[in-house]
Amino acid sequence: MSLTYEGRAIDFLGYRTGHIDIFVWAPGLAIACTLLYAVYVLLTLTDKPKIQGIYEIPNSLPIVGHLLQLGDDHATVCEKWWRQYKRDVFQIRLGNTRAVVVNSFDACRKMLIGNQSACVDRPTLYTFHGVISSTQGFTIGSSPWDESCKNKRKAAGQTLGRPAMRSYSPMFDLETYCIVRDLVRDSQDGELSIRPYLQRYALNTTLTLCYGIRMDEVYDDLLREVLEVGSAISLLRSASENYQDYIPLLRYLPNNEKTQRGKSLRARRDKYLNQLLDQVRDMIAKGTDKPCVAAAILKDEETKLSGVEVSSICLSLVSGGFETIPGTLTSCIGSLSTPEGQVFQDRAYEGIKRHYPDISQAWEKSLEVEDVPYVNAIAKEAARYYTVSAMSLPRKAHADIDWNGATIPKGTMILINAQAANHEIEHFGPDAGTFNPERWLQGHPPEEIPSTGIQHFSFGAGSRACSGQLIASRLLYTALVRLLASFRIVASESEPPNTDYVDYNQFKSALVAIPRDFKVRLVPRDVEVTARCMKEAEMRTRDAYVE
Ligand code: HEM
Repeated sequence: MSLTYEGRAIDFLGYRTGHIDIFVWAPGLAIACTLLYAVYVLLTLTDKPKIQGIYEIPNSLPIVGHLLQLGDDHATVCEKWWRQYKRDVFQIRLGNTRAVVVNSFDACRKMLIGNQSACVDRPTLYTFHGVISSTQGFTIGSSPWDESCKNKRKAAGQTLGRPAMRSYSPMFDLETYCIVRDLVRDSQDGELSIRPYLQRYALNTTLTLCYGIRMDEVYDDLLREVLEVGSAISLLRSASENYQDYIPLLRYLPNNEKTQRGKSLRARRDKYLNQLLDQVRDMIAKGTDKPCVAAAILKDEETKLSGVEVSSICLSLVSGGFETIPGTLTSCIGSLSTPEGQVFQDRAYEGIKRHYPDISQAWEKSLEVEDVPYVNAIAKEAARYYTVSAMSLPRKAHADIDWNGATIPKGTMILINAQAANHEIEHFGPDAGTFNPERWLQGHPPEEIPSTGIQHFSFGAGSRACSGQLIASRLLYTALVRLLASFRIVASESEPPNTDYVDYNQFKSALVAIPRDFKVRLVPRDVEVTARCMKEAEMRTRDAYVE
């Protein structure tokens, strides 16, 4: 090998090796440089060019961009970058995708509320949209903003809206009664893990709404299959678990494990969703169907929804609640079971008794109104503190967005760091990183501080905010009233809860947090009163059972 000097070739020891014409090597060198540059450009190419005027996090690599630096826990890393580079909004590269990350409370509010219609869209991902959703359609939360999405949101809005909620009392009654019933039975044997009971609660609620079907056993096979497949699919939506969405080359690898896994999960999901829908068709034919989304839509000939859209709405409701509700409630109970949390429990119990001296009234009224301030404060704090969907659901710019003079072009991915906004000291004060329901209360006896504007970002905000927010609040409230009125919940000494708002989550890469396992001891508040409340609920809900 040789270099050249004054038109002569020289080897590495500096000896001249003969004349080389400049016209021979110069074009070769130019081609090599151009090729190298082209390869570099190709490997750093993004769907949208770098946005002028918005800070880009340094040290991104060819092909992967910032994916490796982001690791599993995108919310925490982005929060750190916000503080380190002193920019609450910045741009990053997820492989070939450019994304704008919004971190502070004010910036999240400005993006989601101030630019409602400009960020109404959602991005599509190769594995989730191309492979997994090819049969049942996109869930509402993953649908791009089009006519079909609007129709689905409208149909879901009717099911999840305030007027419809009034007819759900028997369902809330039954499901929360079943939690207490089974906890009373199972806690006789000592400490227990509360999450499975809350998973059944959330899943039965949405299955009842969608199909008029519920499962009575906490470890029912179908129930566990729905939960297992749902969680596995949610993992495949995460950027850190699924690089092929952002690095297209990976899709063409032989034995593509992610695509195969996506297909197998899709088949398992199709099986149970079709089974549920067939059950509804069967019940309609026999005239035994219960009021539910699927039956209403299947029977309504005026509907503009296609078969895939019906499945997609049901899927949206089932997947909207099955991890978020148990995640929030389980971790909330973890915090309440600690020595500091027990003080909150006692105050909540006093608050319930102050409003309802007869506890069975508290049980019954919890189905209609959320009027015990202390319980509302616990539910709100649980949603804020344990931001179960730490990076919310990704958005996409539907139009150009003017961001302090910079233009975020239409089509750019927008990521909302709800975890960072929800724990911002500048907004929530120095105890932002502490679980403290009393931040939402004032006076003696405590009343809720009247809420103005966005309280936290756990349900998102604006045009694509959580459609299930009302029902989620009722689910959290009713369960909390009945649990706190029945038991004093005490953390296990050998398997205590992890109450760190980041580390409580055992799968940081998942779209929705899965709390680490822990156990609690349940000390009955008043055995006779609870037995009476359960008896009354059992009488009320006897007819609501659907086997
Ligand atoms: C504690 C419980 C829940 C939490 C923390 C939660 C959180 C969220 C978040 C962060 C979003 C994205 C919002 C945005 O982009 O601004 C969302 C969307 C959504 N959620 Fe929830 N959710 C919960 C319960 C539920 C329930 C029970 C249902 C249905 C029964 C539901 C149905 C939906 C739907 C359909 C969307 C998609 C909205 C759209 O894209 O237009 N959620 N949720």
